[in-house]
Amino acid sequence: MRLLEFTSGNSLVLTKDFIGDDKIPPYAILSHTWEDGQEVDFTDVRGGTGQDKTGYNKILFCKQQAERDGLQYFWIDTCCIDKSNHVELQDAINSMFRWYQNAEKCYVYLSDVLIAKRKASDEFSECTWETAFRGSKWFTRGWTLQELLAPRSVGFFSREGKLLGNKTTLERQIHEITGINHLALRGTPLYEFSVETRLSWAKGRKTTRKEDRAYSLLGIFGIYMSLIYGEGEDNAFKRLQKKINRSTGAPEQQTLAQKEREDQQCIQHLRLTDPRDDKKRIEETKGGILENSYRWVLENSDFQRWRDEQESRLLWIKGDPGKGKTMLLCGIINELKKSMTKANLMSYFFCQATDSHINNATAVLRGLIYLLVDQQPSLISHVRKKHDHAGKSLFEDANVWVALSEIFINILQDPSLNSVNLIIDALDECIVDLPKLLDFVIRTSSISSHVKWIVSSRNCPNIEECLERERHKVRLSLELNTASVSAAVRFYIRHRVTQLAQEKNYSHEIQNAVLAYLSLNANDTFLWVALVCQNLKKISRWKVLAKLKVFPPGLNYLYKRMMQYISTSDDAALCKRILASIAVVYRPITLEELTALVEELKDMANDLESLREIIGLCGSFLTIRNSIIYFVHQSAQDFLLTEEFNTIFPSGKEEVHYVLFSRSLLAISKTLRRDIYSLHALRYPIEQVTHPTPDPLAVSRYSCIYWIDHLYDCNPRSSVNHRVDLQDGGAVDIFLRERYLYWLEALSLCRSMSKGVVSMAKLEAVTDMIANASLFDKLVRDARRFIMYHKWAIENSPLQAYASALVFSPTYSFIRRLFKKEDPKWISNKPDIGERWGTCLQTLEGHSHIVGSVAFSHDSTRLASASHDRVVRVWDASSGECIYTLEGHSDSVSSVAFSRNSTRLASASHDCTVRVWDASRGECVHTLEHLVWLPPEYRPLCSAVSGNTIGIGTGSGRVWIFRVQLDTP
Ligand SMILES: Nc1ncnc2c1ncn2[C@@H]1O[C@H](COP(=O)(O)OP(=O)(O)OP(=O)(O)O)[C@@H](O)[C@H]1O
Repeated sequence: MRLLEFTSGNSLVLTKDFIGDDKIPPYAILSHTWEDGQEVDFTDVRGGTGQDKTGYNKILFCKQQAERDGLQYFWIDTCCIDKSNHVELQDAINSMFRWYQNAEKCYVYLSDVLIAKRKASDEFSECTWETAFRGSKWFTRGWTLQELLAPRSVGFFSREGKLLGNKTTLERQIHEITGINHLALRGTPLYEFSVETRLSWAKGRKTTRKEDRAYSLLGIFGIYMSLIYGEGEDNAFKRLQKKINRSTGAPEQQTLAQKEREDQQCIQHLRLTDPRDDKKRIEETKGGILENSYRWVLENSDFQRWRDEQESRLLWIKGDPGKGKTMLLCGIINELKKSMTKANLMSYFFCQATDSHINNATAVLRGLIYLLVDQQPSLISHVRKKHDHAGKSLFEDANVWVALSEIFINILQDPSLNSVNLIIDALDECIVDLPKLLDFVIRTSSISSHVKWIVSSRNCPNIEECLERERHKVRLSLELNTASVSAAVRFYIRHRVTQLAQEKNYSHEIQNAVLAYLSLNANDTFLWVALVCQNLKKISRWKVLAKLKVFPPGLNYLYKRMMQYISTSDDAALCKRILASIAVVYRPITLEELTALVEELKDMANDLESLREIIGLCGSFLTIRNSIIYFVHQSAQDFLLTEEFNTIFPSGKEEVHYVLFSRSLLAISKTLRRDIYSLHALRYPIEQVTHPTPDPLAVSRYSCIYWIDHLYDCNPRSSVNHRVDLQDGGAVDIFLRERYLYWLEALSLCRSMSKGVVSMAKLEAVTDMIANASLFDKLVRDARRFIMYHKWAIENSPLQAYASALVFSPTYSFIRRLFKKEDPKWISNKPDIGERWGTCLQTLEGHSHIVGSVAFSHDSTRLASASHDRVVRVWDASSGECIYTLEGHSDSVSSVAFSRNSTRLASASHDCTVRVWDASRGECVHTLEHLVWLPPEYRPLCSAVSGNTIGIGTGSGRVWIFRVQLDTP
């Protein structure tokens, strides 16, 4: 290592090369960014040249600053290394981290940060350096990372050489700019940070030579490596990763690329939707966001309280339908983004009731975690901890909520996290597990002051009741901010009317009339304005003035008007049938699925364009997205189901269900056949099945899953007409006899076998209600036994419906006999199963060891099983689906029992603990650990629960009685 000094004659010279055990005198070191062609180099110093280069000023600065600090020597990378000597360069690069570490002082010279007043008159310009500091190129370069982290003392200087602050006084800003952990900036040894974290600090930094991106990290990982310029960035990183693995003991083959691939796979599995795309779609489909219609919120005192006060952690924005909550949240996200630094994170989610992908609590958590991980990749480690064991099923199995909430909490407690803003729109549209989600929001908003939530919803009493529990909440009601909302709506009206006027070439008179009418009648409701403008678009210019008055004020009046319009149109009957169908289906359906359900549309599966046109005729009640039909707004569906009930259900809702049932049955009777996806192999595993194109199930997928639900809801007991299908020779009888196995195969292909088991229970229930003791009854009962008994096999390999399911059914089984033609002919010796179904209804598969105890909940809806595999499983007793896997015991679980009101479940284990679980959430709420160590004969063998008392039988012959708070009030 050579140092620089100025001689008494003021010439710049290099010291001797300090090698081996040579004692190096105290020195200062410079950190800076290079300027092309203007740096003083090794040969300049040796030859006494370079004074005319701008880089010379940095040398002078360094000298003067070193003198001020009482240091004679200093080191600068541009001129202390002989770069023409490869051996020296290699040695220098591998030693540089240490040289920065050993320096008495490190001066960071920021050539792009000025502190001087631009004009003498400009008294505020002194304060402006911070913006330039935050934007300095120095923070974007590769080598400067180690120059920031290695030295103990780092001072930051402006171009004029003025001190701006040091690593301690500027810690907050540096952390925000670079995302580097505070502890790392304070000198915590770098090996204490994970490899991923350290790599994340280097992400996005640039170096002139590509390989240097890897070489500049050698010191940060404490690694020595030969330099091969020309090998390329990828190879340099591969070698670096190998070295890192060796130094951390990670397996050799675990290359960086492999880790990245695994991370990517985990992210792909986690991704259900990208909330950024949802936001974009919402803004686009709503015609773009208008800043002037949401910016009022930034001046709102409730919003400011949430933003500025540390203890205000939850902002709840509430308002009636169509008041602009969703767009307001889009606007808030945009604004928060503008003021965010690299160290802040923000994640958001838009719930939508009509889309099953994004209308449930687990989807919300998945979306929020996805965006957090995307912003800070090192957080993926929290997801991978679980994903590495479970794979994709982590996000699909019955325990997904438990797993996700645990991952989320770990993320929020990650020490590298600075402030996090979490935003959920439309809580009222989270249809599945809303209470769990609300509970989670409340719990996590008290985790730490750097976690802040914004949620929005309509004025719903159930949400109000839950959020009431949160003490640190701020409530922003749109109805209580009339002045701001009115002004926002007025701006929106002006904008939309100008647009309309341009598109339709309105005269001034028409434009003003529309403007006046909308302004007078909007009642602060954006949605009303949007719907009227949508309708006006369809009206010819010359009719506008006459038609304007037909749009009454108030959302419901407007919907009523739209309904009247439909009722008087030529296609009234068809439109009403479509609206009625869309209003009662159990999930949003595709255009193709609709053709199966509405008779008039039956030939239109290949003419989706015409179908779109027909949907367009249904007023503005419906909208199509990605070929799926939705209500334009939840309020539109609510309106039809209440105010216009008699119009769209003239013969009652049951009649519509009946039509949907009949059409569904017809559709599946026509389409279903053996091996519909041409899988051929009987053992073809379901996880490898993909939808073929064209998909033979595209039209009938909905019908296949829900036909029995529609039959059930049409209440066949009360209608003679509806009953005929449930008799010998009736439509259902024929279907079961001719298509039952094909239906089971299709259910498996639709990943809906559990649903099928529940549906068959429903079919048996309606058949029982009618009680005509016919052969049909027996067929239904047999078919139900068949699906229950063989669910697991068919669920995992759809074509097992024709192999193991048939072969392992009793010889007198109706289904076995009816489908004899499908029997695998190549099995000559069939197992002897007996003639009739035994008493075993179903086998629940999942435990990997002895099951020592099972217990029904007192309402018989659930069954719990405890096993030596250390877990308790909770099953849905009607479908046989595993709802929860309760993990936590560290030894065999010997027994389980439900509390009296079935809200709690107790499990006793050989690990000498009793755990109490919340039976509806699958979470451990209590662990009785005071049993200390016990010899095996004393350990719990079985348990029973009564009220708040648990009785435990032990191997020693004793029975213990515990009293705990079990039942929730
Ligand atoms: N800032 C805005 N810029 C542009 N359009 C807006 C804005 N605010 C509201 N709108 C319009 O108003 C309509 C209703 O707004 P939004 O969907 O946000 O209401 P909401 O309160 O979330 O309704 P709900 O609670 O019933 O779902 C939107 O479809 C959009 O057309």
